[in-house]
Amino acid sequence: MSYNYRSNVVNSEQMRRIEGAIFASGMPVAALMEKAALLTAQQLKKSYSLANFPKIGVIVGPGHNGGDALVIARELHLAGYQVSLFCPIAKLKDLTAQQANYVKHLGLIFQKTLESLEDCQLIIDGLFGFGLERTLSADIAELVDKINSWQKPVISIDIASGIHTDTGEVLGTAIKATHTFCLGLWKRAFFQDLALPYLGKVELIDIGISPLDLETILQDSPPILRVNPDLIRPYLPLPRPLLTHKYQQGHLLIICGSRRYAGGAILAGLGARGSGVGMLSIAVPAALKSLLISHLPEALIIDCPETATGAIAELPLELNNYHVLACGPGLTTENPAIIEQVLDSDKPIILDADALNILAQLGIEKLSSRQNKTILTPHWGEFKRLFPNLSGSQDRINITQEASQQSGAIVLLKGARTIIASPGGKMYLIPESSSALARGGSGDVLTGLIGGFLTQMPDNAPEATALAAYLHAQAGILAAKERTELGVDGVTLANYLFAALKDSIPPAPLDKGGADRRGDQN
Ligand SMILES: NC(=O)C1=CN([C@@H]2O[C@H](COP(=O)(O)OP(=O)(O)OC[C@H]3O[C@@H](n4cnc5c(N)ncnc54)[C@H](O)[C@@H]3O)[C@@H](O)[C@H]2O)[C@H](O)CC1
Ligand SMILES: [K+]
Repeated sequence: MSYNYRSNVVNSEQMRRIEGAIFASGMPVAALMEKAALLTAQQLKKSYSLANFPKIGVIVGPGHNGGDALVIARELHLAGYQVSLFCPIAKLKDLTAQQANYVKHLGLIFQKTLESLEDCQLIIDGLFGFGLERTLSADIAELVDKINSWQKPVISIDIASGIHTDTGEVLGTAIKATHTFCLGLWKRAFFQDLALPYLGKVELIDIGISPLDLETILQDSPPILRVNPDLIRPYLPLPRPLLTHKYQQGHLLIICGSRRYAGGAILAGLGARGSGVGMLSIAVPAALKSLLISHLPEALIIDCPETATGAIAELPLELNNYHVLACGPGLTTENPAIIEQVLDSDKPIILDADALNILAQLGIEKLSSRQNKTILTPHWGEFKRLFPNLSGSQDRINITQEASQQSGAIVLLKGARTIIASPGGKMYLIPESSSALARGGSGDVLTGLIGGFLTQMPDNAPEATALAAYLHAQAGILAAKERTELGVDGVTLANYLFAALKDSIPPAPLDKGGADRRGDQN
């Protein structure tokens, strides 16, 4: 995907090194703090008006996170807010102590007890940022729990205090922010499921870090990128060439379904439909043929011999005649031979659901002899079966990366924040989703969608996977907005894919593709 440095997601060590490079080149530490905090204060004033939030409490920590909080406190005071401060730690870093002196000079008061802040309408949490290095002590944890018990809006500066910046783990306890302003660059914790309940609404404060400083530090590590429309737009198979025909738009084969799980096959087909793939074939047990035709009249339905219980018994097909194979939804684990046949093909494959459960039985070493790309799309349960050695860790970014290295496959770990890792080390993180997608059938739609995009962009498999995951999440968000989180079944989700494509990845203003498409219609 095209390089957009604001999309980079960093760990605390990288952030510290980037900061170090900026300071070493002449930027004063206090100036960067001033810039970050002023920009944050501006955003705060926009979202939390003086009229509605006249009294604000600010919790000040010992490091530069506390320093940021003091600059913000100063600005809010100067803007007319009534600001109360509370600092539970006596020893402050020098710059933070200087900021504290100045706000005292302005007449702001450090309260003796946290309780003095209880009548504030809003709390700002500047206790710890990416410098948090150990579990909160009992007295600090007690303060954090007390703030949480107030059930007030809490704005965290950089990260909710108590959350580990990289793993997203809760170090004892953590502030339950309603809104977090992440400073400079996205940190890993913002994509770790564990941390999400503590971050609230998240917003990046762009403090104008130069690509120069960023590249110096990040050049040796493969990028970890937060997916956004600008990043994926160049990969969309749009506009279509004027003279294309259906086979040039790719031929996807989905191998799926059983008498027991017929719906998964339909949903995978509907997901593929959402990609606009040129040709779609679906191999199912013979008994499902007419059902599939009735739902997907555009697809070629291949009826396979079936076992006594209604699973596919064999695939009487030359698999290498297709551009991409997607396999798994609704399959059952009855017949590992099918998966062996799919693994033996020379084509890119996507394995999901029971295909993953069979692969877990066969062992991921089976993938090492593959000549072409493999994409694995496990949810947490499937992931644990595939990679039992990694399942002890809660750091989903790290273990997805590890799983990809171990298996040589692109691994997509599903979750509230879906994570995609490629064997080269490059990662894509999906920034938002909807809990409406926590529902049987959502994953089947995703498998078909990945298959459809990969068929159209086989040279960019990680990007095809990220594009599909992003669009799938956006469709869930859009559908939930209109129908509530209870109203997004798999068929509905698939029906929202086109609206999501139009809404969430609109053509860039000067996108020649957009202009061409309008021209074609006239
Ligand atoms: N990155 C940027 O562009 C900018 C970031 N800023 C802010 O600076 C903080 C990071 O500051 P730092 O001083 O390194 O760390 P913290 O403020 O997070 O706190 C470290 C401080 O706390 C002590 N400590 C660590 N863990 C504990 C604990 N469990 N209990 C008690 N004390 C603890 C540690 O010893 C340090 O003294 C970043 O998040 C941003 O908010 C800059 O302002 C400018 C731009
Ligand atoms: K904080």
